[in-house]
Amino acid sequence: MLLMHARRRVETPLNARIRRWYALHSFGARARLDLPTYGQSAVQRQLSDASDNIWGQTVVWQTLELATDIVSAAAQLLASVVVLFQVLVASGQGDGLVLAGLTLSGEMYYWLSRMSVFHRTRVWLATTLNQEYLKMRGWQRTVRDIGHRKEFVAGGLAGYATSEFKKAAEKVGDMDGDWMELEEQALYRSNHWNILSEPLKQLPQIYFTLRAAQYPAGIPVTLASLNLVQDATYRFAYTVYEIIRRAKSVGHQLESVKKLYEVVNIQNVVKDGTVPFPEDTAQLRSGIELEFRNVSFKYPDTEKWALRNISFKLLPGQLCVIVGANGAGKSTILKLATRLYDPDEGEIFFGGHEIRTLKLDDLRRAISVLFQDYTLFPLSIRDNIALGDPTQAGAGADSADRVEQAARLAGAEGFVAKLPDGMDTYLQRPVDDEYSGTVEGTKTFRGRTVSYDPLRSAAGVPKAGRTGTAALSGGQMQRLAVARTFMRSVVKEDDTVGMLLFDEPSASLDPAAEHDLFDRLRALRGSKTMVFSSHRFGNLTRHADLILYMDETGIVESGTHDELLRQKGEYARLWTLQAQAFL
Ligand SMILES: Nc1ncnc2c1ncn2[C@@H]1O[C@H](COP(=O)(O)OP(=O)(O)OP(=O)(O)O)[C@@H](O)[C@H]1O
Repeated sequence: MLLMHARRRVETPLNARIRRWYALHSFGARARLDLPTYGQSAVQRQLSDASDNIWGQTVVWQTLELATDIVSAAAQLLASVVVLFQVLVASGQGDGLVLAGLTLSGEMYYWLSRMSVFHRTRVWLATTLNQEYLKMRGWQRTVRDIGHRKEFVAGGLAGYATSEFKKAAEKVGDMDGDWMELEEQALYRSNHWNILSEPLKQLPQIYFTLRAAQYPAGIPVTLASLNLVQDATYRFAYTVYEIIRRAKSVGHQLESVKKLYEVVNIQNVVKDGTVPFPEDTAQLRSGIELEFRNVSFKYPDTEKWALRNISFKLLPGQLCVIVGANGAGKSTILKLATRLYDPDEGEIFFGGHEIRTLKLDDLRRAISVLFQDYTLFPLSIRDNIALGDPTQAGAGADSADRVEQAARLAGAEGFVAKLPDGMDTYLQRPVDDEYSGTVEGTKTFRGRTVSYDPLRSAAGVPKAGRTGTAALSGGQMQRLAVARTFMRSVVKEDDTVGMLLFDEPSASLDPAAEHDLFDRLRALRGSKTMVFSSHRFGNLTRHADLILYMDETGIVESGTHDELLRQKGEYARLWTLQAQAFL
């Protein structure tokens, strides 16, 4: 009792602290993982094994809880032993011992046979091979996950999905139990002692009746002591079982704690370097030299070369445009220049250093990059832009000014101002609102219609029918992403950035916005090295110091716009084609 009381008093605060510690620890452990490491299925499994919560409680807390449970179970066990000793041995009743033995055998058999199922199968795996079940669950997820909703609605999938789900559910029938249910069923089926355990439990009564019939005058033990013996014996057996089970459980819990530490120790595939960069920030004022020497690269777990034998050299402050067909490897060049991956063959030199020797933090600080498949985070627009300069994010009024400036220069100011919460609009609502059980629009018993609107406006929660997120167009989202990169290049004369990498920065922009963007970026020429990947010819390529024209075999033509036109190769052919389209 005391133990339980003490445990309850400390449970809530201790649990909260452990959870916070655990959440921070595992957040950090995840945050530090690089792209190829995070993509590994073994790492994903490790991460889910060490997930913060098991049924809402921390693993660490559960371990402590189990330890106290074992102590209290041991105390109970001691109490049962004392009672049994008093009734059976101290009173000198031989029949009592027989009764206790019979009761114990029945109970022990029940508990031990339950455990034996798991003993026989200590290493076990549970999976489902039922395709219909998988399909059913797959549809359920599709319809539940808000991330799929856009395509779901736009694709008019409601009718089709409903009939597919229904078909699959009918085929699965009653077999759609969850794991706990199946475990219980398997336990019952594989445990033939279930049939015998009830008669075994009745043995003491049978013995008592027979003895009473044999010696009606001298009933060996009173009915009261029979109950006492049975009760104490039952508790004794149960406690022994519980102790064994919980001791095993502690082992299992400790295993989970160990897994968290394993996550902390996962080695990144992309190893950090040791050389600081740059030695002198003045070095970056005119941009950074970049050279690829015979670089070949395959994405993890793929057989196909994404890049084969790529060589080029960019001098500080030069503007390079990579053009070519889909899948030629343009984005991959940018990913290798930022060391999201390392090449399988060849070398990359960054500012004259082999890129792998440089400290990763320094390298990434020296580059500002906008990927084609950029993501906007479930944060406010302001935070999304401010993140472009993590060193300054949230750094007061100066940062707020720069965020506004970046938004204006990227052409985002106009549409952001029209949003209900402006810069503070969330792009994705990170928290689900919870409502009480009373359904909106129904009548209360006083006849009033239930409405959550007053509560919503008091709490600043968006009105019904709105999702609480800003629905932005592709071009608008791209402008926000561009604004983010402007935080460290256009807006701030940042000496720490010497290279800008842009992967299709204008894909969703209209021609006027694209023109503005390129004008702005061209102004940085000479002070930053810039690499663009693009499908478009002309606007940027005409101004490039180096154009790399690629197909899936590698770089097939390189030079300036004029040089490539004179060569009359593929670049010249495609440029003429695109130019004619605008005539
Ligand atoms: N994450 C990835 N995993 C496996 N293969 C990939 C991955 N990303 C790209 N690839 C493959 O690498 C090759 C080069 O792709 P990359 O994205 O660099 O081409 P790209 O020239 O930028 O194409 P696009 O013009 O369509 O953007 C392609 O064959 C592509 O299928």
